[in-house]
Amino acid sequence: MGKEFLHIFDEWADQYDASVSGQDPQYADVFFRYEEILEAVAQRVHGTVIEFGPGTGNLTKRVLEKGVEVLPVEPHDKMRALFQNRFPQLEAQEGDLLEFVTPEGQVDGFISSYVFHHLTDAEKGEALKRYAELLPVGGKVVFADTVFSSEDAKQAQILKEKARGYVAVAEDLEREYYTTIPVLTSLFEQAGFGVTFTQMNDYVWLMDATKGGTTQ
Ligand SMILES: C[S@@+](CC[C@H](N)C(=O)[O-])C[C@H]1O[C@@H](n2cnc3c(N)ncnc32)[C@H](O)[C@@H]1O
Repeated sequence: MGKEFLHIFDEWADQYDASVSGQDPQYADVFFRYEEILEAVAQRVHGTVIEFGPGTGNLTKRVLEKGVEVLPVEPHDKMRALFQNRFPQLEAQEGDLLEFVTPEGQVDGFISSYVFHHLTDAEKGEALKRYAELLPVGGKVVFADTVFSSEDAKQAQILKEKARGYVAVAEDLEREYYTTIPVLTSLFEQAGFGVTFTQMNDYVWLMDATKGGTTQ
């Protein structure tokens, strides 16, 4: 589920790493401070984590460098092939944010970057409850993704992108399920997490959630 936008990666997969390095002007603000964003996720997890939508594996690389075990879940065939080519020692599972096979051992966290917006808000809530069931108390969900402080802020960003002719980004914001901090806070809390949000650029916020923790 949440796979209705997968076809976008048929074309994008081969150019994806050029986009994240800022070579696509329309997405330069989205990927501004990309490496710092990945590092911020990697610094917040330990043990064994499930990573959703690793794509070409840039976050995976950072997390592996911290000595964390990564169990990748990637639904897109081409992305999974690119990932597998880069990390032949890992086995990327064909699954998604909602449907994935759980390992037998303990999972200490769930991570992703630029992925969670593929779920509707209702699906996000469902997914967070599933993660909470699988985590020990203190277990983490650390996601980096485009989030807005409010619906008004989102609409203002869409208008800004249209005004400067960045139609692809504006259409992306209107098409996919980019949500707001108040909505996400409520979904995390309903699933039993405390969560903090840290803004990383004009688009991306870091969500750092702890099972049984307190929202700040
Ligand atoms: C924008 S890319 C992000 C790749 C990588 N995480 C990064 O930070 O560069 C989104 C990735 O999520 C995957 N994806 C799309 N829908 C998904 C879903 N429902 N569940 C898990 N992954 C999904 C795509 O195939 C793609 O690899």
